[in-house]
Amino acid sequence: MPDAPVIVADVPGSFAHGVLAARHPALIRAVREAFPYGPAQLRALDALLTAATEGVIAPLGTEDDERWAAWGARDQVGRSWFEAPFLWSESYFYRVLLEAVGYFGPGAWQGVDPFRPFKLAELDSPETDEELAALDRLPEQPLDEQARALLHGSLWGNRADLGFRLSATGSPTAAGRLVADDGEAFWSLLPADTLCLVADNAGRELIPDLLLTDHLLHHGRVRRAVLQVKTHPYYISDATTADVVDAVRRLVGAQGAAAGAGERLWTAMTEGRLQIRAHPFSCAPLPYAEMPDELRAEFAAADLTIFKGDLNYRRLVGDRLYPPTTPFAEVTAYFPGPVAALRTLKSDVIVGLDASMEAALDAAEGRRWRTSGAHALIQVRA
Ligand SMILES: O=P(O)(O)OC[C@H]1O[C@](O)(CO)[C@@H](O)[C@@H]1O
Repeated sequence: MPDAPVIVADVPGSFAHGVLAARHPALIRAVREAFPYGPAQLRALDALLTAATEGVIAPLGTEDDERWAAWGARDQVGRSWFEAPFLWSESYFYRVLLEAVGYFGPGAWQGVDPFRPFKLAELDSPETDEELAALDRLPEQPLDEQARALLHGSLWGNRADLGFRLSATGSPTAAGRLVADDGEAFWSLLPADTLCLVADNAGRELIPDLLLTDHLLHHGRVRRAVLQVKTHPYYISDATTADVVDAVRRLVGAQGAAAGAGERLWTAMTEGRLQIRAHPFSCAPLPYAEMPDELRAEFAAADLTIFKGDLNYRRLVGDRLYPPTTPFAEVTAYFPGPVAALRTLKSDVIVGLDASMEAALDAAEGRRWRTSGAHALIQVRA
């Protein structure tokens, strides 16, 4: 279904419209309050607030315009943010926000992540303490159950719900919230040599992603792992290399089993069995079907690639209004190797549902099930 309509944010009342009209202004205000920025940054943030809600897409006025031109900016400049493809305008919003706060410099604010206070608050939260403490109970379970719990911890970590999964392995309630579950197909792809995990959020999502990776490495289910992160702060909490370091240090500094996992991850990084990669395309406003050849080759070299989270799902399958029963294998046929998506549903895109599941969700919730984050999926194309 490659001709399914691309999602655009021009319909008031739609999810996409709400993101641009309400969430982005709220985010600008939160960033404004999180730092004692100087007048130049504050003016630029105010200008973005007006432009992103009432104005049109404009060039950055920096060297990066060239990169964005290659990513389609010529078609979008001069258009209302609401008329560009949702994925494009949402992604560009984050790039302009980074420009406004001086992230790319030159100057004193260069490299200062405007989302760092939010990320650190999550990493230091009592919820994270509880989730890490729950790890001490994991060895009481058979190894297969441990692996399943960690997979579901990583999945629900996309909604910051690791504690629930770790303390209630295989709970029928939680399993009932999976709208598609290719878990068996996932495990059938292991053991394998190389796992690639395309990370999503830092903090309470990255921690369970790292715990799953540690488990797979430690128990020989994979020989090496590559963690793909963002080159710069993006979509508020998306993980960068600095966030991986914070998360591993958080684990190392914890008690009990969490500290053991942290130390193994640290060693795996120093030995090259766990590598961090940050490709510029990680922050592109485009679907992965349009990835450059060298990134395609990296994915082709993996035996299994896991895409975490909602934004990565949108980019993996394409940010389009597909009929929900469109096969996952069909829209990921371009991908150069076995691929899995672990995602809680937080935007309109969905593929791979049974017709009966779609009907039941529509009957119970209208369209809300697509965006509420209450449902999740595991989808695999071997
Ligand atoms: O962190 P995740 O799971 O990628 O979710 C991010 C999602 O949030 C939104 O940015 C909306 O705020 C979606 O457009 C996006 O897909």
